[in-house]
Amino acid sequence: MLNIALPKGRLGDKVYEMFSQIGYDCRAIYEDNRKLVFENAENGVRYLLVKPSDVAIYVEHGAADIGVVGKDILLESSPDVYELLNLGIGKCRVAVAAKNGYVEQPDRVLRVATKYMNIAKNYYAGINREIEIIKLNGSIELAPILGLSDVIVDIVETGSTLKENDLKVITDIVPISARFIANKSSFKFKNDRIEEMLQKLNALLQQREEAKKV
Ligand SMILES: Nc1ncnc2c1ncn2[C@@H]1O[C@H](COP(=O)(O)OP(=O)(O)OP(=O)(O)O)[C@@H](O)[C@H]1O
Ligand SMILES: O=P(O)(O)OC[C@H]1O[C@H](OP(=O)(O)OP(=O)(O)O)[C@H](O)[C@@H]1O
Repeated sequence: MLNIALPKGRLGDKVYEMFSQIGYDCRAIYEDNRKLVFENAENGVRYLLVKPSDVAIYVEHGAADIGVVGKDILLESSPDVYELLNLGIGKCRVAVAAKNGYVEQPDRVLRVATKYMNIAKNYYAGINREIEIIKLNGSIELAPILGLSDVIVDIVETGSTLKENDLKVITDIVPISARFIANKSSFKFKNDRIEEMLQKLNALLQQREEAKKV
């Protein structure tokens, strides 16, 4: 069996569709919404449904052979896995944002609220800016509204969360999309199976590119 860690939630829906299109049917996942393990005996795969931020942990430790995870998580936690393919879904960016009208005071330590501590630290180290990090786990946009922080470092997709909370992007840090990853020893010992999936995913991406041109 090839164990595949798939993210639950918004990214999951896009991934299940892609996998189904390459012949790895995942529709059963929608039939029982409390089950976390789904077997597709025909394809010899077992899907493990995990929190998006945990996918790389399962893959790094070999509990899953392969998985799909946002680049944001890879940048944040630098897991020891192979990043095999950019799937071009779950597109967004990590950006710095602040309240509309915010003016930075360069002589003060900048208070940054984020769940991406390492991405934020690396970004500000790169521009030599001293910061204090306030680690949050969600609803990051609240922090500058309440004066808990000066800025936030968070995911922006459409920008509507920022807009609805009277915030704006100050700087884009890095573009994000979902990546197909593999455990290093699984890649060696289950190489044929993983390469087969990789080829099919690559072919699907090519088809999608061609379809865009028409
Ligand atoms: N608004 C968004 N638009 C597009 N992609 C997003 C957006 N927010 C997050 N993502 C991408 O999808 C992945 C999963 O995000 P999602 O919001 O479903 O989970 P999460 O709430 O961040 O994770 P967790 O449940 O572990 O806290 C992220 O790692 C990121 O790569
Ligand atoms: O630019 P937008 O299209 O508005 O998307 C951005 C929002 O999406 C994510 O939040 P999510 O829904 O995952 O909630 P949480 O991180 O606050 O839990 C992210 O943290 C932003 O808040």
